[in-house]
Amino acid sequence: MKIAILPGDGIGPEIVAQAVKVLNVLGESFELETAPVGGAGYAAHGHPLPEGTLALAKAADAVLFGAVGDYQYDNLERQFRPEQAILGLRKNLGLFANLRPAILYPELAGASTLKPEVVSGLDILIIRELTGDIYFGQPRGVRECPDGPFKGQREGYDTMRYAEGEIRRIAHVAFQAAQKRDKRLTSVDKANVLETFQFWKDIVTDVHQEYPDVALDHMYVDNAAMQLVRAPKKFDVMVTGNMFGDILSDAAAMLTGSIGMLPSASLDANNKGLYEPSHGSAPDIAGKGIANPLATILSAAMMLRYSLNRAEQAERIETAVKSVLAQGLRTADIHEAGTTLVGTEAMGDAVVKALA
Ligand SMILES: NC(=O)c1ccc[n+]([C@@H]2O[C@H](COP(=O)([O-])OP(=O)(O)OC[C@H]3O[C@@H](n4cnc5c(N)ncnc54)[C@H](O)[C@@H]3O)[C@@H](O)[C@H]2O)c1
Ligand SMILES: CC(C)[C@H](C(=O)O)[C@@H](O)C(=O)O
Ligand SMILES: [Mg+2]
Repeated sequence: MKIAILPGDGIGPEIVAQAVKVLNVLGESFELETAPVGGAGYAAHGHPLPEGTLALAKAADAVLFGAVGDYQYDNLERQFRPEQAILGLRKNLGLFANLRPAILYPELAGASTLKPEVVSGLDILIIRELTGDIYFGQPRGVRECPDGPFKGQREGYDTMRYAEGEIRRIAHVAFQAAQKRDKRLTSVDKANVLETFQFWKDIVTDVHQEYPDVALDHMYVDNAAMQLVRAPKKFDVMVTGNMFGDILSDAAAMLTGSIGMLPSASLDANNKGLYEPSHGSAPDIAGKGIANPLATILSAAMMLRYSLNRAEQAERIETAVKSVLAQGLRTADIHEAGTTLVGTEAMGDAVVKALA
């Protein structure tokens, strides 16, 4: 089985190296092939998603992705910016279903900025639609404002849109995920203001008829953001659009102690997928050897479970991660008094050791 390894920028190469170490000691005969992406793709081939990288990702059985983005590329024309690489991969590979599980490991209850009693035992799943919404809607751009008090000035605009089929397929993913868990689904929308999300709500409600065993409720996104920090354990599965899901999953990350703990799977209709931590390239800490590699290692575990049919290996990795946390090892982002501060490599090595 072939795995495309796309480390990307910033802390991407540092954290992906740890996940690769873990994959290499599982005793499987995976073929790993690495290619540049993001700013690294632009530097090597003049494009954030070089043709060869896209071809590799398409040919592979799964993709392990680090992160893309660097301040030095922020002024490039948009099509050349590193972030276009991950958006292009999602679109080209049809990865419409993004699963972001927010689980609080008991040892990290004190690392969360929320009170331990609010987050202990947390286990929620955010399902984010990943190839539609205002992220991809056309038209978009900067033009002359056609009317109103600012007529004649320049205005920026984007288009929020969701086709019925796009909503139906992500709703099915969400109801089926809920069936395997506590059978509760919260659909997050902004139906009180946006046509797109009234339509979203109507379609999710319609799909619900096929899943009578799942309890569905609807929540406005602003309230959902508030409830996530007020009483996050009340949620089981949340499903929402691309932009709301981006924001809510970063908020949920802090419930787990750090954004360095939140893995993700981005899946197509046949469970082919790309696996990446939910965080970015963290240019502020890149090259310092202090980034938390656990979200990436846990993303590799999700890859084994969802795309490579190796659930037992996924569990081995998850157990190894629990074991290093139980040993008291912590990177800086989750460090507390009484625990042992380690760097990125030492954390990766500890997971490898715990697998033995
Ligand atoms: N999927 C992706 O590739 C992806 C996701 C988000 C952001 N980005 C890009 O990353 C760049 C930086 O964005 P940002 O600063 O808004 O978000 P970020 O997630 O990179 O960083 C936010 C904060 O979290 C910290 N952090 C992130 N990951 C960490 C880890 N593993 N261990 C310890 N601390 C960690 C960072 O140091 C920073 O303080 C931008 O170019 C952005 O577009 C890429
Ligand atoms: C880098 C960016 C395009 C990306 C997104 O907005 O989807 C990131 O924030 C994420 O959450 O994966
Ligand atoms: Mg994000």
